[in-house]
Amino acid sequence: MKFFNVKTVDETVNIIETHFAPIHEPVRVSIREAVGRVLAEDVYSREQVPPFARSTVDGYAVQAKTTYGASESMPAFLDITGKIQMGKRAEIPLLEGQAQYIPTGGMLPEGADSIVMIEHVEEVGDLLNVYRQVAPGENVIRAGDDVEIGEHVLHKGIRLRPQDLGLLAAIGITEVAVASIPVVGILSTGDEIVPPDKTELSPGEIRDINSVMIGSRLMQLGAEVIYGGIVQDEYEEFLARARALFGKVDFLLLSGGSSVGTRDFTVQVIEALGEPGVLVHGVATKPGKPTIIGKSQGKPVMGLPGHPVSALIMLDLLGVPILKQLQGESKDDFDKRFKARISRNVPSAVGRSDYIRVRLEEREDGLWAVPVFGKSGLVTTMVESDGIMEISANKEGILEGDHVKIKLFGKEI
Ligand SMILES: Nc1nc2c(c(=O)[nH]1)N[C@H]1C(S)=C(S)[C@@H](COP(=O)(O)OP(=O)(O)OC[C@H]3O[C@@H](n4cnc5c(N)ncnc54)[C@H](O)[C@@H]3O)O[C@H]1N2
Ligand code: MOO
Repeated sequence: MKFFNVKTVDETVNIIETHFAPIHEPVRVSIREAVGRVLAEDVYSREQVPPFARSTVDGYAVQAKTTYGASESMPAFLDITGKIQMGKRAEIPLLEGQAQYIPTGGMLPEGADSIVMIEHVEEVGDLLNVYRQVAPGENVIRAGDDVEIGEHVLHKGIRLRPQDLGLLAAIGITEVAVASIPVVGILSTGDEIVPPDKTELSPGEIRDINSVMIGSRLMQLGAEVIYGGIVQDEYEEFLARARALFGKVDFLLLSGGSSVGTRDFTVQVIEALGEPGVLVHGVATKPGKPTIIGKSQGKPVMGLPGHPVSALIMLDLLGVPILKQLQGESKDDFDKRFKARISRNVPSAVGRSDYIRVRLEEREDGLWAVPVFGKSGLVTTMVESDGIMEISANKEGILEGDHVKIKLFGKEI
């Protein structure tokens, strides 16, 4: 009898982390094209940012002590000795009792330690009436406040965000090493599966939901996708098509045929692609139990269950860690899912992790997660959901009002 030797999600993720690593050398790209890519080097700054002390407001550069006690009824009087030009060196040093006009972002003159905002002064010829006192450092960004020389600004393994690239621009680094874009292949199996563009379905036929869903999710995560089409449940043909696609990709995903039925050939195909073959067949989850993780010729192969809900959830749960490993992406230091309260009791079986589709509702007393129940063959249950929540393997269920952690769909990694 065929049976699954089921692993937990954590055990499977451990296996993924020990078996997979970047396949290709990093590539260097412009910071203008690096968003969403995984940084493949540590970045240190050779410069201070900003390189000089700057004003954060339009006003007058002063020495704070010369404004102490200044008020509407008792202004301080300072001599205006200059006007700082934007983008130019502040040429004239500032002495006690003096003020110089300075624009937002202008360079502080030597001797000045703060800026009085323009709203709090009045120019009377060469004299400045100051109606509000300022403290040293007020309205000033000092040299190096943002970045110091030698600072370790970005860590290898992060996925570059717009703000990370802005920081690189600030320190004059315009090219960085990033992980090469993983190329992922998708092959759908099933005698009943036909392409989505088939207008008239014959009895028993079903349109291929999984290819486009899996491909779209992987594209969202920055992968390049090659659609391998649909293959019948016939071992020789399946193997030939899988082998041809496998040669072109870094990661092969096979949809359907992952279970233990007589026409489920995915395991055999993965074994035939090369050593070591299947690493995991069966994960202690619902849905998604018949998931397969394999490795051949150093590359990952994943067999996703045919039911669309299971396929997408397992892709997120285990396919994404594979994609991360292929790019050398670091793991989050902490769980970034957010919490909501569950709107009703949800039973679960001990010994497996349950992933419940949920719709989020904002109520007066906070965020609530409303379960969207339905068989894992119903794709609309995913369309109606905002994300999934986990009931961990050691729990018999959760009670209405319990705080649960939600992972949103459609989120980048
Ligand atoms: N005796 C057992 N039978 C099944 C078990 C089990 O443990 N013992 N597990 C069930 C679970 S759970 C799932 S999930 C499915 C997974 O089966 P397969 O991965 O072998 O997938 P198929 O049999 O090929 O298809 C299942 C289902 O999904 C539909 N499907 C397949 N591919 C697509 C696609 N690309 N687009 C849309 N729909 C697709 C297919 O028509 C079937 O209805 O096994 C259970 N059986
Ligand atoms: O677990 Mo299957 O993956 O229920 O649909």
